[in-house]
Amino acid sequence: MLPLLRTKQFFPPKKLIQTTHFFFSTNNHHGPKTNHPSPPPIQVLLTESAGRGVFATRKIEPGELIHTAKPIVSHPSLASVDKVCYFCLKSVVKGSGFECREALFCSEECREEAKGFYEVEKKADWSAFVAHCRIRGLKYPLLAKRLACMVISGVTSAGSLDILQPERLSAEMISQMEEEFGLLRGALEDSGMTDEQLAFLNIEWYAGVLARIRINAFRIELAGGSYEDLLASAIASVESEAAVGNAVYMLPSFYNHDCDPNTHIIWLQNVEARLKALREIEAGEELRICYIDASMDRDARRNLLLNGFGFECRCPRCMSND
Ligand SMILES: C[S@@+](CC[C@H](N)C(=O)[O-])C[C@H]1O[C@@H](n2cnc3c(N)ncnc32)[C@H](O)[C@@H]1O
Repeated sequence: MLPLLRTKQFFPPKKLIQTTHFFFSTNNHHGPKTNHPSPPPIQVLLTESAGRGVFATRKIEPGELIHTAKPIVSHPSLASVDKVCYFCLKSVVKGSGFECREALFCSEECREEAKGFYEVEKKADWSAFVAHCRIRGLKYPLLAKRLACMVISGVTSAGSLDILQPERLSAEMISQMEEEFGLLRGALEDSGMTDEQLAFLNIEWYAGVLARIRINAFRIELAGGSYEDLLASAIASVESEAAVGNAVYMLPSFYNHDCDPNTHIIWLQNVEARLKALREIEAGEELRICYIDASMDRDARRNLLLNGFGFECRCPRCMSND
């Protein structure tokens, strides 16, 4: 969804309260020429009214690629699972990828990268868990399932999402998760995993992971890099199947929402996210992306943000009644 571009805004530089360092890749070329890429021109600080946020450490030019980010965890949507790479979500023309018995990979490299979680995942029978998700239209449990397999294989820790903001879950929401949690744990137990391997996998872990995924997951729509990709994504958007999957990232999760954003997040051919400046951004200004379709009117935007994302938007555009 394209954000609605409006007049340029200036934000007063904020007092630096807390700085957090993260690992991510960057393609910006403003630093001295060394073998190491220069860090992106941003830092994570506390905002006045929206928790943590991302701030510019120097002036950023319109159109500048601020940084790229690889996901902590990602998963194709159930509708795309036989069309995109099981690891990087790149479109795969059938027969051209490295097709295994169950999963499709676009390259040997992706198959290698997926080895950790996939070795665990393919030992289990996921039919009941997947059917449960398919019938209820659930997409986030698939991310939790992949994360659980990653933890078991040792490629990530059980607390890898802990730093992200969680949604406040009601007792009713947690009890609704119990069935899918039981199917997830049951599939892994039946595949021969030991109690020791599954020690982290309890309902508290599952609910904590889901609470973070629900606030921080991005729906991945590929913009494509070729004419064929553009055509495929145009057809998919007409058929409302534009999303190829979902993913959770570390740094992009700290970007707050604005109905008149100065930054946008895009995906070209795969799950690697690209954060780009939509206009000139001053040093000290907060970088914000738009979580929704900014062309909607104020009431519609605010309702969607409250009911779909759980917060009352306090962006300058909403505050000015626009
Ligand atoms: C993806 S997180 C963004 C990072 C978050 N501020 C943090 O501290 O981790 C989304 C959450 O940030 C807050 N937020 C983001 N944009 C906001 C806005 N425009 N107005 C008020 N709160 C906002 C809400 O609490 C929302 O649930």
